[in-house]
Amino acid sequence: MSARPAQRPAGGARPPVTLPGLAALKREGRPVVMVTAYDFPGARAAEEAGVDVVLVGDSAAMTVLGLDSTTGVELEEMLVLARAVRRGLTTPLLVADLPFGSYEASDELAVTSAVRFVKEAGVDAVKLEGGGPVPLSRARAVMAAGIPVMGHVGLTPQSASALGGFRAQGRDLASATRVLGEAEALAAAGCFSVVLEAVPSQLTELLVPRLPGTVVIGIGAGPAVDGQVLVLHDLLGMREGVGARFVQRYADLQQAMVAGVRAYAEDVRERRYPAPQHGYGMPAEVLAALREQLG
Ligand SMILES: Nc1nc(=O)c2c([nH]1)NC[C@@H]1CN(c3ccc(C(=O)N[C@@H](CCC(=O)O)C(=O)O)cc3)CN21
Ligand SMILES: CC(C)C(=O)C(=O)O
Repeated sequence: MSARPAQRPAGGARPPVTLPGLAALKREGRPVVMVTAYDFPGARAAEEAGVDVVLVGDSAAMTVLGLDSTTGVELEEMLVLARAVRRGLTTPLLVADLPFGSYEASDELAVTSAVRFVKEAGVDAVKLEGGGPVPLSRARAVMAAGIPVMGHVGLTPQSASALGGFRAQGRDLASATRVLGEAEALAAAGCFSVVLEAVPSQLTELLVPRLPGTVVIGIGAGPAVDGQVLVLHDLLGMREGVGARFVQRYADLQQAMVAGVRAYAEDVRERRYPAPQHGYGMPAEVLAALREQLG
């Protein structure tokens, strides 16, 4: 059950983004643009806007499922979202998060979960959190199965409880050393890319030159990265509140959605909707026959 459409893009279309293509962007010093998406319209927006990488993030737990952390989203739910996103994309590289609980217990479980994303949702790569011994082993196992892995260090939301909440990492020597070591280990293990989340910009400046062959994608990591990622609902303002300090809003869709639904509600209550053009008609003779039948 593949979710990926078989057809190639039409002539003249942008070629699909590949791992070598991303590596080339880094070498050429051209910033990689990454955004999350969780459904078909989000994917279409990312496709048409020309982004390079789309992430079906486990932030879906919060943005689309309304949970207060990322740990509650199920693998099956992530697969539903990833399939919908896949159907909307032809060009960007598609990455899916291995959700909490789908890879920690064993290398075998990590491979099984990653393979499901490839077979059932047609993703190009998976992302998993952490760079300690356990996530490193899982990343190696998934890569050994032929599935590219994107690492994720710094603020790793699946372990927010252990980190003391959604807090920036790498601000003291021990934490900075850990972030550096984990990123280097993931790069050495062969991750094509690493997400660096909520760390001091100065740490990023020290870290990125040490990862010459790995595409470092920042979120709240400052400008000295190879690319940036933001959560779609944050950048579009499709949420209540602004969010983390690294969020920049480019639209206010939540307000636009409320305004649209409110206008609809008023039209229904004032009997302005539906108007004649929204209705269906029937032939006069059918209507006459129906009236007669009813007496
Ligand atoms: N919608 C959304 N956007 C995200 O970027 C995101 C999620 N959800 N869910 C998973 C994680 C959680 N993230 C977060 C959430 C909150 C802060 C935050 O508010 N941080 C504060 C405190 C920083 C500190 O104490 O060090 C901030 O001011 O940025 C940061 C990252 C990033 N990820
Ligand atoms: C914020 C990005 C990097 C993420 O991991 C997610 O959306 O889940």
